[in-house]
Amino acid sequence: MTIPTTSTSTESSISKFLPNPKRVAMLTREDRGWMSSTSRSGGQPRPGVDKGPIHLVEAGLPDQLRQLGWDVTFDGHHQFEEISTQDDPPIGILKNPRQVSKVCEAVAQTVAGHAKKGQLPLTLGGDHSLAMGTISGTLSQYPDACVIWIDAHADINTAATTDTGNIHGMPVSFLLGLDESIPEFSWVKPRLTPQRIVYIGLRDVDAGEKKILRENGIKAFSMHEVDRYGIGKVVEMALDHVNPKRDLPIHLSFDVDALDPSVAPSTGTPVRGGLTFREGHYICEAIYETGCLVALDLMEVNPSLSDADAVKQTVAVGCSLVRSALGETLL
Ligand SMILES: NC(=[NH2+])NCCC[C@H](N)C(=O)O
Ligand SMILES: [Mn+2]
Ligand SMILES: [Mn+2]
Repeated sequence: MTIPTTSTSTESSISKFLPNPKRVAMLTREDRGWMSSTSRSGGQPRPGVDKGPIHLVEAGLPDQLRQLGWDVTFDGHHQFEEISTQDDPPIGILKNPRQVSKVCEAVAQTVAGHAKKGQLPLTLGGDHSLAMGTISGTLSQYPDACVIWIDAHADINTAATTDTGNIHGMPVSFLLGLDESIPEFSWVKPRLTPQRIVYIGLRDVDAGEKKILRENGIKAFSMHEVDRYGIGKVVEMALDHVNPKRDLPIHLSFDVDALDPSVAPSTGTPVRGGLTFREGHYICEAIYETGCLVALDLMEVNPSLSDADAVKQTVAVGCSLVRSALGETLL
């Protein structure tokens, strides 16, 4: 098996990171930092989201990916345990800022290390603040990568605009360098530009976030556009925006709450009116088809928020989204 060299130039082309290495490195999060057996939690307040990854793994995701032809390296669950959840008072209203920052920094290094080896890092969350780490890691290896962010939420609050202080509602602003007010997050290099991110699925965007999206000219396809144009056209328009020649590396960050709660009920901030099962899978399939995918996140599966059947359903959907993004086809 050949491992292609990693492109670090700004003119990275598809041929530089293809053929797709067919090696996937799975990272999951289950360290004390994200567990909430105490009153603490990570980027969001609802206990249990740290248990999402283990459910996805126990449902057989690693073997499912092997069956698709991937050579899966699985890092295990405990790699960030050393990060303490103690002594982390809020900064302003930001909750658990040091813990979230340290975990994300470690994730960034891990993701970068796998990308450097020509592996495709798959990160299972955990909450979506982790994308600060995963996308930082991707951009350090693929500086010209674009980000496709699938979510009910824009996750682009700054310390000044957040109402909740939950950092899972903020990762994009750190990645864009819109908030440089918190020294604890100064390790996040503003390597992302507003033209290189596109959203699909939005329907619960805070007033301050709408202003940020407008002022920075960030392209977003809300559920309104999904209804108007259909998902096929929306994905095409989204790719035309961030990756017009289909030659740039793609980081896909998928928050399971983009799906309608009837499809993926076990998540911390469900919002009705979301993507159908097929719309969610279509996005993943279409991005795989570009041949440009270099990193994938599946975030916000929270098995403790609903009954066993709902958990099973959500975990199954999470696994099948990942399979679709990594090459499973219907025929
Ligand atoms: N990754 C998520 N589920 N984010 C939800 C964010 C909700 C809200 N906008 C906030 O900032 O708190
Ligand atoms: Mn999110
Ligand atoms: Mn969300």
